[in-house]
Amino acid sequence: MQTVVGLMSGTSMDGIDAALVRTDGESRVEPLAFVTIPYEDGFRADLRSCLGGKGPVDAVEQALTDAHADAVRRLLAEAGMEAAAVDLIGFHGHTIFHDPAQRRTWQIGDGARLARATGIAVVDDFRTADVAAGGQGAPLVPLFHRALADALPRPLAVLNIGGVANVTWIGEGADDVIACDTGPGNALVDDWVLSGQGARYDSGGALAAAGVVDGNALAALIAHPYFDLPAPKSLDRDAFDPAPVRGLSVADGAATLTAFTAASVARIVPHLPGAPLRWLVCGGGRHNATLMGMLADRLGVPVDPVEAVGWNGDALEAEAFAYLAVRSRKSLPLSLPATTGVPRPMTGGRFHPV
Ligand SMILES: Nc1ncnc2c1ncn2[C@@H]1O[C@H](COP(=O)(O)OP(=O)(O)OP(=O)(O)O)[C@@H](O)[C@H]1O
Ligand SMILES: CC(=O)N[C@H]1[C@@H]2OC[C@@H](O2)[C@@H](O)[C@@H]1O[C@H](C)C(=O)O
Repeated sequence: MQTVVGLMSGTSMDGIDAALVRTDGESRVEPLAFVTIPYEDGFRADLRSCLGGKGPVDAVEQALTDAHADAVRRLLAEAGMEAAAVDLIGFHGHTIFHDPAQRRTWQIGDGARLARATGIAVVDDFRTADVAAGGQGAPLVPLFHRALADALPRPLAVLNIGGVANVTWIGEGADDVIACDTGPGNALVDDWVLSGQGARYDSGGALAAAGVVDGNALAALIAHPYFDLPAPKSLDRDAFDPAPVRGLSVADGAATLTAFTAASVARIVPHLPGAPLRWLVCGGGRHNATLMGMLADRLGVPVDPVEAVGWNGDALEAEAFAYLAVRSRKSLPLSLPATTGVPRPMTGGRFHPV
């Protein structure tokens, strides 16, 4: 067992999730501590300006790395642990571009700088090897979900609703794992309420609950060809054009975009080998009661936050990158043909010693 920090800067750009776990990178995972460090509004705007990867990123990358070093210090203070007691950091960085068809995925974040700043060895660049080999490079959490779900009834779906939404389907057999990005998570709704109300997100889904879903707009959104593709498949944050909701009231637009997320999750079910008995939901979207209600209506089986089985739905992604960092050091696969479409089980990550 190793003591490992996992760091995730998600597509929502809300901040850094930092988790401390003890894990063997295989079947054992013991969460020890977790903190979220929100980005300041100015930095969030800097990060947004990097999306697409077309402009200069060096200054933002350095600031992002230094913010992660600070997050590690705060996590260790919270846990009452010295850096010397930590074996490794798994550093996801921030995705500014992702297009597996071009075999390009780009997470900014400087692992060598983070190792120097913290005195802890770092694994970063988790997605490049998978994409270079022809995989989607995402999602990478499925093997971690499988390790956690070992004793739960199957088929089981674990759904992460962040900026983008992704699902892990876990079947009966040990290697029965299928994964993909299902479609939008919260990003479209976040952008909509930001421009309509200046709010960062639709808290609790209250705005969507006050609106009416526009059936024509929803039909136009869900007609996107992405939803006809089987898994594995992955998305960039801004893959969907919200043009169909333009002109709707803020509440109706929020209701329609929220229904779009729920409908896109339901569209994955026919592509799965068996309908899940239950959906466990992690990521910030589980706090949106309107979205959770729409999911339960469309999926027709229990839809629960992952806390129902004792997991921390805010921490899972960060914990996953701690787990994957250990797998990288052991040269174990981070992805499988059925999770990213990579031709063979694939390890990955780049090591930066202290
Ligand atoms: N109380 C809440 N009510 C409604 N939505 C919420 C609430 N809290 C968080 N969210 C949503 O969750 C989002 C953040 O989710 P999360 O932190 O899981 O995303 P992420 O990790 O950045 O994204 P990804 O998983 O795509 O990388 C917010 O942007 C917001 O839309
Ligand atoms: C390219 C990229 O960074 N993708 C993220 C994003 O956020 C959610 C979804 O899209 C998922 O595919 C992935 O993150 C999670 C942690 C993953 O790789 O499993």
